[in-house]
Amino acid sequence: MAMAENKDFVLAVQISAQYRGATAISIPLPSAATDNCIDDENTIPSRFVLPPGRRPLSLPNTADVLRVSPEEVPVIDLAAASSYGSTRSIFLRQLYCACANWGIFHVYNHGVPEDLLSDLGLHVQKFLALPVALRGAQKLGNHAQGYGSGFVRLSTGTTEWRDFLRVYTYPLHRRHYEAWPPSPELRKVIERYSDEVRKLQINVLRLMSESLGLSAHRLEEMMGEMQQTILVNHYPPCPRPDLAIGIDTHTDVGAVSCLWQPDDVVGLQVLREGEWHPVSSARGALTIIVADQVQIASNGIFKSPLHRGVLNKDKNRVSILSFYQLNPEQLVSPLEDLISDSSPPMYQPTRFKDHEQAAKGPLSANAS
Ligand SMILES: O=C(O)CCC(=O)C(=O)O
Ligand SMILES: [Fe+2]
Repeated sequence: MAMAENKDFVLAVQISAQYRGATAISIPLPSAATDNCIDDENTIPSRFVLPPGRRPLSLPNTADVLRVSPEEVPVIDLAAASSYGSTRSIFLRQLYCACANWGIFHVYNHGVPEDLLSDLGLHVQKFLALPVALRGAQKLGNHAQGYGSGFVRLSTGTTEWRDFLRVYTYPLHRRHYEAWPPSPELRKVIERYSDEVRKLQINVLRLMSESLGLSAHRLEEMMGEMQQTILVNHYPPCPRPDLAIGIDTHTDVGAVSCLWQPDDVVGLQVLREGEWHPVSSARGALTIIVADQVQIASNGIFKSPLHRGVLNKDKNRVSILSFYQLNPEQLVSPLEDLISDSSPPMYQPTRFKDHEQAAKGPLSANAS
């Protein structure tokens, strides 16, 4: 079937391409953001300064600035997934609307134990309190695990103001423990958390599939064997949050992401209908983000939203993500069940590794 000539779709791709072509992987160490490289409290090194049109808090009369709206993202109670009859139908409809209109929503009754979350928060905090040299700093490549800092976005050449811990947790053979932090408590809690949050992500994917009117396993079958990555982002206070960015505008490339914001510092923003919306940390909730492969499989019905992390002048912010990724060779295409003469396919079948590569843009020369 011919590709759809859909104006909204064309626009979304253009927006994405403008922000993408982007994620590069040159990582200067030690951490530029945590290093004492600020001589004057009002200046930051030029590598962190975004070009004027891309700054998060530019003056409101700048033409290219998008307004920040106070409207909050939807909230879904997953307890209703185990109900029956019309209560369950209403629940599935709510989930469908959250995925189709926002692509991001908070979930309660998510099944991840509260004490596990507080243990995770505690051990992450201990890890981030260590001097940089003891966090296991090393030069990270595109697919490496461990602690690193300062991603450079090729589209702007700007270094992001964050450091991070990234580990692969599933399948088990992808865990390269030599790159993980040495603390046995932190390792253990990451493993326990990854098991629990993985169950949640699979559950959400099944419910999304049902909400599209498909069998519960249809989306999962399209995604193939899951690959899970846990990412801890740490955004240190920044003296010029108007000039720098914690994580630049992007969509998540995998199937479904789950975010936990352990503290009350708001930094995540999501773009919806031309406006940035803050995503606060709802106490007791986790936040689900629809990622690109679900947008493709759902033929654009569900949205993988553009989002970014803005900075704070005097507070640290931490976000902990679990990414549901795919095997690099996995081919994803719009599900046939969702294709008809009136809904032609909006995407070509794409291998996950090619999609990931296209989202990153060309690798920089000094990337490892
Ligand atoms: O820090 C956040 O809240 C979001 C981070 C994020 O979007 C990502 O790591 O992909
Ligand atoms: Fe993201």
